[in-house]
Amino acid sequence: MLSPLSFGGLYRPARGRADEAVIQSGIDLGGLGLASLPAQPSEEEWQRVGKEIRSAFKDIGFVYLSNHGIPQGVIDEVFDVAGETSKGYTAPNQERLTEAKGVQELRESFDIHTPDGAFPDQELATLRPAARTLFEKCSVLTFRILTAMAIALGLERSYFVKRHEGLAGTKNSSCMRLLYYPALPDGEGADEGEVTRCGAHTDYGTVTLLFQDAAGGLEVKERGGAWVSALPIPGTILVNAGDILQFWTGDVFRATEHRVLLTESRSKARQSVVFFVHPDGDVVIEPLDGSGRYMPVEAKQHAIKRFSETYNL
Ligand SMILES: O=C(O)CCC(=O)C(=O)O
Ligand SMILES: [Fe+2]
Repeated sequence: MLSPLSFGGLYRPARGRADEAVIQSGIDLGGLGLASLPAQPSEEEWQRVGKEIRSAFKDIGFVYLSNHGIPQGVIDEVFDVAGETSKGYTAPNQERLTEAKGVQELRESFDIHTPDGAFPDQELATLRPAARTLFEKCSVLTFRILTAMAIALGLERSYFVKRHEGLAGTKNSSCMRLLYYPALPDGEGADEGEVTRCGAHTDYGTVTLLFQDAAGGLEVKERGGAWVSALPIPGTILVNAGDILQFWTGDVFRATEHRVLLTESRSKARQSVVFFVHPDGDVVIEPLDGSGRYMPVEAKQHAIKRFSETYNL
């Protein structure tokens, strides 16, 4: 298992187990992590983290965050409660991320758009409070990441934050998604071409925070086209750029394709929690460099388009 201490600051494909390439580096959030609240990060910390996010998003588009300051207990609580039941989850293969025909995606999910929304409070009273705490911490961390990104891009530092102010509200598509990938009984789906956990896709929004358990199987496509493993690293969060950030930066930051394969541990279930960050619905996204590389699109319209493709079975 790789240790966060081995981070070198930049993504470097490395040879992992056998002939497998892995992402092995990331960003130590240090003073920008939530542990330092209410202290304000120094200007040097904003600049350092901004620069590191910039180099990761210009390259592989995915990076591990360590020292993020979200207590492990808060994360574990959500995993524990979400793992207790699949009630209310979207059923396997109800959504499609893969474009490949005939492939089933074995995944169940429960989406939380706001901690004040609909919850199975009667059946699982602990879910709402656990989810609310993690949702709030992810929001604060996201605002810090958005600020560092604005600084790195030479924008006014609140540029992105101002456009995500409704993050937990109903006019914003941001969402905390609890994912449960059921175990596959022996012999089932033996043909990898027929069944997968999550087909190759890019995320739709600005950035995504991803918490995964120890099962593994997540892979990320590097610029050269090779798939590399994003192994679970205890104590870290993976952050990646989505479509909207690629539009905004005129392709400078990349929304990288990723997927979750059925690994050798297919006989075990896998869980992840994903915090998808979207701009407020009425924000118009167009390349900030004036390149005109993409037509202006309202955040809400882009989300509607991608969601309709996902559910169009
Ligand atoms: O479960 C994971 O690790 C990744 C899921 C994912 O990429 C997604 O839901 O967009
Ligand atoms: Fe994704």
